[in-house]
Amino acid sequence: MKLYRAALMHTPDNPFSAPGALQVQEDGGLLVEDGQILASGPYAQVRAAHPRAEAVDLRGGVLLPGFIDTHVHYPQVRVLGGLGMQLLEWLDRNTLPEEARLSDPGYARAVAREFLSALASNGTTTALVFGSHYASAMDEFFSEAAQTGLRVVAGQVVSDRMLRPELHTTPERAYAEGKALIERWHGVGRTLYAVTPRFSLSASEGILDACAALMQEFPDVRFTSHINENPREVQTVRELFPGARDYLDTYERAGLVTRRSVLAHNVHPTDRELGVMAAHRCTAAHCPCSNSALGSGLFPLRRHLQAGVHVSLGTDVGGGTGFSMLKEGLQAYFMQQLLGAAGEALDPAKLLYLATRAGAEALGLEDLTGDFSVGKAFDAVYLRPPEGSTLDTVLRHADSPGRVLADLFTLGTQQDVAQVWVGGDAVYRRAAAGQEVSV
Ligand SMILES: O=c1[nH]c(=O)c2nc[nH]c2[nH]1
Ligand SMILES: [Zn+2]
Repeated sequence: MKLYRAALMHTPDNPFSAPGALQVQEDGGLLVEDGQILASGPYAQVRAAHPRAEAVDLRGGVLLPGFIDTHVHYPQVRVLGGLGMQLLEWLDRNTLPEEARLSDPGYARAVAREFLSALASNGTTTALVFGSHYASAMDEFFSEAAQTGLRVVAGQVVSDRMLRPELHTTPERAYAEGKALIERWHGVGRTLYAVTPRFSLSASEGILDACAALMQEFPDVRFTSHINENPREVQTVRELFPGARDYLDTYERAGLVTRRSVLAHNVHPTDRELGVMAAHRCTAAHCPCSNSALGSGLFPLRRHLQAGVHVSLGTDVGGGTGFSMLKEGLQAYFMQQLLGAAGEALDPAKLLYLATRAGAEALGLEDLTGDFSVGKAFDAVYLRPPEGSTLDTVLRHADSPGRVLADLFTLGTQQDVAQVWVGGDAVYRRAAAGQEVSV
């Protein structure tokens, strides 16, 4: 039994509907046994009740629930930084050539290691991962993920048109490979499966029907895809599906819009689409760095909230700009500011919720992770800036917990992630000062 002593912050309630949702213990204690939180509260109180628990002293930094990234592409870690293009050109020139390289399982394994290590070192403990087009690359990914201990919800990406021939499959093969992957990996350790057509532009009705067949056969797997990201993409989808009412309808008609669905982007939704997403309790994964880098547009968060659509946050590596959910939160804040009166003011509690608990809800994992309530898994990130860094200086002068949290989102980076746990297991620990290798 371990007793973690730290400044703790979390959002077990939704700050978009419950003001005062940010819960703070400036000198808090979390009692953890077998990876689960058994007690929480002021340190002195938890200590008095459990005098024999082994102490882990994390004073000097801030302990947050592990971040939950609800949209991130495993095959794209090496092609981050492809600036200067919009979505369809970026796919053709920057991204799909790299995705084709994952046909080689050795290459795929190396990329999977780089990807998973980047998640952990940025404090992400759970991720909804857009996979590779190759089933063999997914086997590599899932077996590497099992070794890291991270929670991953991931699936093979399927498409049958308009990408590159070597990335295309058929509905029959998509179904057969998906079924085999689900049977091999779904529910194994901390791994879950997500059925993943790339987007309706590259997925015929036959592919979407094959996805629907998998969703019906395996009622616990998740679903993810892209939607309404870029005006040229939206127009092309309209032409490819002349009978569909809108982009969402291409998924809806196949029965793919449900509580288990997470649709990335949704920068250009219609009111009808928002109403249907809310009615089916499907999530929009907002990816503000990607929307900025690819010039996709300003996400209408306020319209989503008013329609009752659940929203979570994703880095969208490699359309995005890295794995940091702190940076993603800050960019979400910027974009709402830029929307002026149409924007939703994102205070620090909302940013923390979007980066943690909202993701757990999107994935149906809110009873397991996303906050520090008793009974949850101990999934946590310990942020402690290096001494003398700007964040260190600013935190020393922060005059409230809300300001501490705002400072972490404003200035925090991967360098500030000191330790990360999933289910009580340490999955990352920063090298001690002075041990960095200099070049
Ligand atoms: O941001 C995105 N990244 C992708 O890889 C992709 N594929 C289809 N649509 C996409 N959007
Ligand atoms: Zn994406």
